[in-house]
Amino acid sequence: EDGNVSYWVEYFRSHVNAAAKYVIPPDNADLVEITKPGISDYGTFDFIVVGSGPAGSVIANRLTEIADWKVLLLEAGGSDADFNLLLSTYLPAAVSNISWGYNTTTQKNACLGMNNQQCAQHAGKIFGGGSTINNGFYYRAHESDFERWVNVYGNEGWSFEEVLPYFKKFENVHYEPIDEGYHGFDGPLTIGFDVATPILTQTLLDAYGEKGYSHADSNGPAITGYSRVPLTYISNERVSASTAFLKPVWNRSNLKISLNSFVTRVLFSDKSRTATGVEFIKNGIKHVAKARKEVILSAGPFNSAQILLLSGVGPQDHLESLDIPVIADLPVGQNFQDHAILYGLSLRHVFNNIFLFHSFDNLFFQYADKYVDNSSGDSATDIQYAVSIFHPKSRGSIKLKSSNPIDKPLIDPNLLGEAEDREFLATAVEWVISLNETNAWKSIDAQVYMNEVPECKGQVLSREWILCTQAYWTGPGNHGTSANSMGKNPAASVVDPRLLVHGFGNLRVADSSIIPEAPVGHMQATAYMIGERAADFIKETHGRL
Ligand SMILES: Cc1cc2nc3c(=O)[nH]c(=O)nc-3n(C[C@H](O)[C@H](O)[C@H](O)COP(=O)(O)OP(=O)(O)OC[C@H]3O[C@@H](n4cnc5c(N)ncnc54)[C@H](O)[C@@H]3O)c2cc1C
Repeated sequence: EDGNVSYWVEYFRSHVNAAAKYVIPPDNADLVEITKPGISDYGTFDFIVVGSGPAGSVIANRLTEIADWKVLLLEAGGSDADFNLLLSTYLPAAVSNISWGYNTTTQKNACLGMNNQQCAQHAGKIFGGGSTINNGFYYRAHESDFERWVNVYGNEGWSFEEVLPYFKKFENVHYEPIDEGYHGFDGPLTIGFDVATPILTQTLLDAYGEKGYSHADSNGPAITGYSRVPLTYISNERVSASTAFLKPVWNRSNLKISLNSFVTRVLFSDKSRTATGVEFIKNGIKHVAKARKEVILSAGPFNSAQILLLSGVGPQDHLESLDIPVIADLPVGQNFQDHAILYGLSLRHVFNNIFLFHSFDNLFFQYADKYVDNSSGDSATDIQYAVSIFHPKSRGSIKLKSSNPIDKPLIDPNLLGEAEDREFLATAVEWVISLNETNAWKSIDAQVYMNEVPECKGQVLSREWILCTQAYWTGPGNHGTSANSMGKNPAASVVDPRLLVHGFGNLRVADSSIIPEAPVGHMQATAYMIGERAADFIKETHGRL
């Protein structure tokens, strides 16, 4: 109804305005400020789960199915709100206090168009983690990715046949997929297509058809082709880890959820490799919570590594350089990856408004105006192409700046670090530009342009020019993986195939950071599956599966 739309329009606008004024804090001072001295005892639990993102939420839900297990879920962020129910709000959400406000370190081969060659590296700091602020795209890693987890990294138990039942367990697919056997239909996480059909959809499909591609199920066996985007969403509302997995079990007496609780380290029994609990700061007070059985870190792509490093688990030389006593020498942070995404391609049309969507048009374009390059001099509006490398060869790192949790971690995705990635991206750019030759594009007078930068000379759209220009327009995909990669070999990985930190009997990492190498797809689907898998490992370990 009209009244309703104007409410949401105003609501959205107020967040956009707030984002424009928001100053990203340089550190975690607000989280670590102590106003009351001393250490408070928060009690003893069977399990402590750190982080309420897709992985942590599933784990807390599944473990509390066992009535005599007491579980504490600690989340540094606060509660979610109406605004988070809107999809496509990630830009204003990311530039606000519900995101961690991280940047990359200075990049050499990407982010060149950004101040100090540093890009924003977003991550949700809120109930539900990344799933509360992300775009809601639902794409699983491909079965060939899981075969590599087993065959290249020695992770027995993670073949596609073994993980598929775990995806299906939580999925509730609300559309007719091409192959039903690949999907679940009665889990808590609803997945559907947007009810509105943007006016360009048919033209896009025609263009891809002319290039030889056909309709594919992006979560099915054969994913090469085109498809509309499956979204974690129902009745125009976002479905997140917190709405699907935590709010429905909120009243379980054996589940304690503590928000605004920033975990600063894992505690170990003297000199042994047994985790006894965690230390965290909440409302200006330092607390200790104890775990009888296990501590599970699900603090996401960057922060599970940060917590391990602060706790003395990580590369010996790095920890010693910061005077952190070493509990275990493991390659924490060393294999970090992210999908590189190029944002510099725009689809333009000579007639005004042709690319506008049916609803919320003014709203979105008022916001987009600040970011969209209309320098072509006409009144055209642009649609942006995002071109991503799903299997980058480049690996970066996550390190600490100091031993003090006030400091944000140093995140280096090393985007396009390897020549092979740079060449691969340039080839993808050439492919997108070749769409200009399709009849579909020509029929609506649309053209893909690559936004120019003064630093790159030479003939526009030559291979050399693309290689130069793409470095200015490429940034992280917000799909961080592998900082605590899973593998058999402790010299090259952090957790074993059952997600136990190598050498530790009761400390696990279970989130997107254990993925051994960046896979196809977007990352939330695989993070939910990791949560399901971890919960069963834990139940099995303690004889309750
Ligand atoms: C802006 C953005 C857009 C994205 N778009 C998509 C998309 O469309 N589709 C998709 O599949 N993926 C997308 N992603 C990625 C996806 O959301 C993440 O890969 C996914 O959320 C990772 O899940 P996780 O459980 O590993 O960690 P997270 O979701 O990051 O959850 C970790 C949680 O731990 C909490 N935490 C961290 N440190 C501490 C601490 N010290 N103490 C207590 N709590 C802590 C965090 O606040 C957070 O709530 C996007 C990500 C972002 C940031």
